[in-house]
Amino acid sequence: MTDFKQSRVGARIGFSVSMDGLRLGLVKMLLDILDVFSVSRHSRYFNQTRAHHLYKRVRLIALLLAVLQTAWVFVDQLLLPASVQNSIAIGRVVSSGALLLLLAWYKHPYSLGCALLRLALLILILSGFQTYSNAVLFSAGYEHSVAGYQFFPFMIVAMQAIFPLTVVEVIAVTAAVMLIEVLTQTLSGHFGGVSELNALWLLGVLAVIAGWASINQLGMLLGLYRQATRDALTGLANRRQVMEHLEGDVLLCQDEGRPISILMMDLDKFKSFNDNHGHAAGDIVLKQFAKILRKQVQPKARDRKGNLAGRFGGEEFLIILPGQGAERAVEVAEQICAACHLSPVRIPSGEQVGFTTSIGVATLLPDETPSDLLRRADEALYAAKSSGRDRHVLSGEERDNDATGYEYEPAEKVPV
Ligand SMILES: Nc1nc2c(ncn2[C@@H]2O[C@H](COP(=O)(O)OP(=O)(O)OP(=O)(O)O)[C@@H](O)[C@H]2O)c(=O)[nH]1
Repeated sequence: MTDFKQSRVGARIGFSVSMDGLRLGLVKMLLDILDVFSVSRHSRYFNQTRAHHLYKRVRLIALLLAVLQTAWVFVDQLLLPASVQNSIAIGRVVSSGALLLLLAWYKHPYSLGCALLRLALLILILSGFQTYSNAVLFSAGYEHSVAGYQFFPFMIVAMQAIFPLTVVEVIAVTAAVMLIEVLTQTLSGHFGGVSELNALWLLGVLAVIAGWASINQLGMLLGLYRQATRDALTGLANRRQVMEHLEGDVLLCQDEGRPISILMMDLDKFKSFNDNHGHAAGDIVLKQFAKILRKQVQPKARDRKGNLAGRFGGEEFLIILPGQGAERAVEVAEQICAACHLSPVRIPSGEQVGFTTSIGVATLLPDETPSDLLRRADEALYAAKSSGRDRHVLSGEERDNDATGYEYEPAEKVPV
C-alpha cells in the first residue's frame, strides 16, 4: 500500500517535473523563434558581426557572378538564336558592370543597414537582367525557356541559403522574386498556365528550403556568438565582449562629443562568503548580482540604450554607460548598492544571506584611452574598498572621500 502511494506521489512529481520541463522547452522554443524572426532581439554587436558576414558573402558572389555573367556570352553564342545574341550580351555586360560596382563598394562593412542594402542590390541586379533578357526574348518571339533563362528566379531564391537571414528578410526576398516571376508570366501572357503555375509552386518550395537553410545559419551564428561572448554562470557579457564594447563605445562617444562613464564593481568579502557558506552559495550571489545589474542596463528608457553589464572576471563586474556623465553614473551606483541591500539570497543550507558591493565610478576625460578609464575606475574601486566597502567612489574624489557626499550609509543588513 505504501509502495503504491509512493509510486502515485512519484508519478505525480514526475508529471509535474515533466510539465515544468515541457513549459521550459516551449519557452525556449519560442525564444529561439523570436531570435531568428527579426533583428529586434539582436545586440548592436551581433548586428555588426552579421553585417560583416553578409558584406563578405555579397562581395564574393558579386565577383563570381560578374565573371560568369560575361563568360556566359560565349555559351549564349551556341544556345541562343542569333537575332537576340547581341542584345542579351549587352545586358550581360551591363549587369556585370553593376556587380563590379557593388564589389567596389567597400565602405561601412559593419553596418547592417548597408549589408542588407548590398544584398537587395545584388538581387535587384540579377532580377533586372532576368526581366531584361525575358523582354528581349519575348519581343523577338521566343519563350524564355529557349536557352534555360527560366532558371534565373530559381537561382536567386536558392542563393538565399548562402546568407544568414531573419524570417522577415527571407519573406521579403522570396516575395520580391515571386512578384517578379508573376509579372514576367503576366507580360508573356502565360500567367495561369499549367507549367507557369508549376514554376511558381516549385519556386515556393525552393524558397522554403533555401529560406530554412538561411534562417538555420542565422540561428547557428547567433548561438556561437552568444557562447563566445557571454559568461556561462551569469549570462552577462564576458570580459572579451566588455572590452570590445568599451573600446567601440569610447571611440564613438569621443567622435560624437558625448560623455561615457563606467562602473567597476567587486563583491565585498566574497572569499569569506565562499569559505563560510560554500562555493555553490557564492554562485547564487553572483547570479543574483547579475540580475541586479541586468535590470540597471535594460534598454527601457531611451537613455539606457547601448548600456552594457558584464562580468569582468571572478567577482568583478563592469557597467558601461555610453552617453552618460558622472551624475547619472553615480545615480546608477547608488541604485545598485541599494538593490544589493534589498536582495538577500536563499542559499542551499536554507539560510537567507545578504551581500554588498563596492563600486568605482569613472567618467571619460578628454583624450583618455579605454585603459586609462579602466585604471581610474579600478583606483576608485580600491578607494571604496579601503574606506570601508559597501559604497561607491567617483574617480578623482578618492582622496576627498568624506567630502564627496556620495558615501553610502549601509542599510540594515540581513545577517550574513
Ligand atoms: N562562488 C564563486 N566564487 C568565485 C568565483 N570566481 C571567483 N570567486 C571567488 O571570489 C573570491 C575573491 O576574493 P578576493 O579577491 O580575495 O576578495 P574578497 O574576499 O571579495 O575581499 P574584498 O574584495 O577585499 O572585499 C575568491 O575566493 C574566489 O574564489 C565564482 O565563479 N564562483
